[in-house]
Amino acid sequence: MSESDDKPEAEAGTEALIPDTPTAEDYAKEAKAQEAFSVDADQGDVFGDHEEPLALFKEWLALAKEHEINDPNAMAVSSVDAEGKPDSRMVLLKELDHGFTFYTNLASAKGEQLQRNPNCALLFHWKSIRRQVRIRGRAEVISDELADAYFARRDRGARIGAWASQQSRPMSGPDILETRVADYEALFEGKDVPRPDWWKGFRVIPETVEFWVNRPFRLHDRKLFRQTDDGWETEQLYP
Ligand SMILES: Cc1cc2nc3c(=O)[nH]c(=O)nc-3n(C[C@H](O)[C@H](O)[C@H](O)COP(=O)(O)O)c2cc1C
Ligand SMILES: Cc1ncc(COP(=O)(O)O)c(CN)c1O
Repeated sequence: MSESDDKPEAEAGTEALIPDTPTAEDYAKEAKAQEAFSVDADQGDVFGDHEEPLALFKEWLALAKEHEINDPNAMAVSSVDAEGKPDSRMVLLKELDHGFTFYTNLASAKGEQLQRNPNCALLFHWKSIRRQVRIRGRAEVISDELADAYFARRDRGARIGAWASQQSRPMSGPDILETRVADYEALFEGKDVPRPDWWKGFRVIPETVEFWVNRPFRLHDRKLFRQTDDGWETEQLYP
């Protein structure tokens, strides 16, 4: 019996959808097809000697921007609800200073969860360069000034959309969103569209940042930065 015969019978139809674990031949083939990013040796020194994680993050984001087909700044944000149950969704990173800022509706599920419990995690996964960055930390609501400045840069359509969408709440009918968009277009006709009070940003202040790069046979490289009273300490982790 060959090893692959040991596989439990797949749920009907899923076998064609979910790729099998790679063999040595698969890695060799991939190394050819995807030269730069298939193995760590090809990627060179991916961690550098940064003393804090944000500089390294910027390098990786710049590389992702060159290679991703869209939204290199997309990240999952995980929060917990009032019962302590985790919840995740994608958002777009919009500012990078001493934290990671994204914009959203404060009355959305994530908005309420993060205001109740700021402990959260962010996750970037860039398929094109086979890298992952995990961030754990605490979210703070950004200032009105910062939120105003970003809101003003958004297209008028997106600013109207922010007023029209009661993000995460049930919609009572199929045309209700279009109707609300039309109502707000009429309301703001000929005027600037101000930022709604509840449309703001969260800045996630990192406590740990882990950088991960793919290697063959799942022998990946991981480097963890941990914030301490005296700055950042680092360690390598088993894959
Ligand atoms: C790639 C991507 C980027 C997104 N960016 C944002 C964002 O920056 N802000 C936001 O409020 N929702 C964004 N969304 C929508 C959220 O994933 C989510 O559907 C919405 O915010 C409601 O989430 P909640 O009910 O957990 O609050 C994005 C979705 C995707 C797939
Ligand atoms: C609902 C929502 N709000 C905000 C954003 C942030 O991006 P932008 O400001 O570019 O619209 C997104 C991006 N997908 C979004 O879907």
